[in-house]
Amino acid sequence: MATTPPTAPAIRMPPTSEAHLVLEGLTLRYGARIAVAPTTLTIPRHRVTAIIGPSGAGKSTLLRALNRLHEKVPGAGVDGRVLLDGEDIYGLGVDPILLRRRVGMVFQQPNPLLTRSIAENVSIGLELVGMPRRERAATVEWALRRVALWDEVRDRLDHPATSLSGGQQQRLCIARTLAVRPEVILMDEPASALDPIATSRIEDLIRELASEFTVVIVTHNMQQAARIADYTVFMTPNEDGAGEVVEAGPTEEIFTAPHNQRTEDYITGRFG
Ligand SMILES: Nc1ncnc2c1ncn2[C@@H]1O[C@H](COP(=O)(O)OP(=O)(O)OP(=O)(O)O)[C@@H](O)[C@H]1O
Repeated sequence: MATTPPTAPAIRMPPTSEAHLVLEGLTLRYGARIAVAPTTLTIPRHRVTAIIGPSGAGKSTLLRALNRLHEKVPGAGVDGRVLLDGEDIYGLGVDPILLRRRVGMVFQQPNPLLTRSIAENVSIGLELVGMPRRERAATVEWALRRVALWDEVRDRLDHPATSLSGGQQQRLCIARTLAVRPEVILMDEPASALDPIATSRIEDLIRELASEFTVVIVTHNMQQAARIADYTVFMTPNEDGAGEVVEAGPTEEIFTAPHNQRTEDYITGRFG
């Protein structure tokens, strides 16, 4: 039963003291067009937070702003702040390359390096930071075990990454992200290109990762959000076409007792 007017955002995220990331008036543009209206939100540490909403709601744009990938689009603009453990990632002197090691990203399509072996795909980030070869091998094994791929590939680490199935390639890409020991992992529809069995393995993995990492995932799949996310953020375009957060809070509440009429309409399939 909706208890707030359709226009009032209903935000019930944990307090700043439990947050890993804090968005303060984060506003994102492509040229003159606002893609994400001012957004203030906490992202809790070592939890899975899902961002759901219809196409064009600004979900991916918001996600990509959390490790400064948004600014790579020519003409893209950012206002407001994103605090990572209290430090503004858009502050003067913050190196986006170093930031992206702390806040890693997994994309919709598995994107292994096609000319590199399985092991090299995991160790590429470690090579770039100058880690010695022996240490790299140990980290490759750790990361592949972490994504439950080690037993499947331990005898063919030098084979091309393209010899793996789509689901295995996506777990490999997650291992590559983990290898540089990020704190936060951003995932943009990480299972949407996969079959149901591979999807289920990725979902299990995401739940496991939350014991050690903060995970923020964009998904079109509401059942997936309900299965894996501790918190859910619902975004939708406003009357000007800019995406805005309508409601955010514990996943169970969002799906069983939303406070905002627009959330209820979306999760019951009345729009979107
Ligand atoms: N590179 C870009 N240049 C210009 N406009 C863009 C760009 N990427 C996205 N947009 C626009 O920004 C708005 C939000 O897009 P975004 O991809 O963030 O939404 P989304 O909620 O993730 O959508 P979907 O679920 O379809 O992926 C859309 O109107 C989109 O057309």
